Amino acid sequence: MLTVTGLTVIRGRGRQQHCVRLPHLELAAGQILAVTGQSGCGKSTLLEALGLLLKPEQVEVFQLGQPSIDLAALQRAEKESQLAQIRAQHLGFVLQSGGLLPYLNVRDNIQLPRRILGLAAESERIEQAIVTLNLEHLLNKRPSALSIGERQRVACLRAIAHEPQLLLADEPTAALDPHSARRLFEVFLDMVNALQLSALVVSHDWALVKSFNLPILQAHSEPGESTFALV
Ligand SMILES: Nc1ncnc2c1ncn2[C@@H]1O[C@H](COP(=O)(O)OP(=O)(O)OP(=O)(O)O)[C@@H](O)[C@H]1O
Repeated sequence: MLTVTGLTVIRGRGRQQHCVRLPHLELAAGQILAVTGQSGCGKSTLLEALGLLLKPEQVEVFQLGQPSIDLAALQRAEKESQLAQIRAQHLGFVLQSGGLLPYLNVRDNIQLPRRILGLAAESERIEQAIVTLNLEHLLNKRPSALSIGERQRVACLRAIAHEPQLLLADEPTAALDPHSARRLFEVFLDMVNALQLSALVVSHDWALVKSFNLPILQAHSEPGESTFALV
């Protein structure tokens, strides 16, 4: 469960400044939203702000979970170590860069967030997702030995391995063929449903988003400013 009201994030300065606004968003547990908008409108910026990687200029309500954690209050009080702990425990990220650790093999990369949190490394759900995403034959390989699409599938699985409350995925299917992209969305939907997490997934793939009938958070852009709203 995620509730955000009156969020403003500012990127850059002067004439380069870009202001990203999210007037209101309520995302229930078990709900997945697609985030769309033209290049440069602030989709990654929005995800970074919701992922506690960027401090917003302003936010009235910013709550996560049930019972809810008041993230806005923690940000106002600059409780950085608590925010870092929440990020590690409750948030899962798929960044555009992938971000796998090069010196760990695929299995260790997937299990790392669980180990950091002291959870059992093995999980039946994750083993099932490894099969669905056709990653079994890659488990002992290092990321450098994988294709970009394979790395992306591993990064997606790692993002949900520790069963976060909120999944933030930035174009997770960009490097995938249509079949793999579908499988990945299916895994996300299964996980979102099984774990009752909330998810925001940036995607340019309209056909894919529509075929899963996902609600859409779209940016309306003007020069120097974008506002995100459900359509
Ligand atoms: N680190 C930064 N410092 C200053 N400005 C930035 C920074 N990162 C992004 N911006 C600017 O903020 C605006 C939003 O960028 P952002 O990357 O969030 O857009 P996006 O919608 O994710 O774009 P794309 O679809 O091309 O990935 C752009 O004008 C961009 O130039």
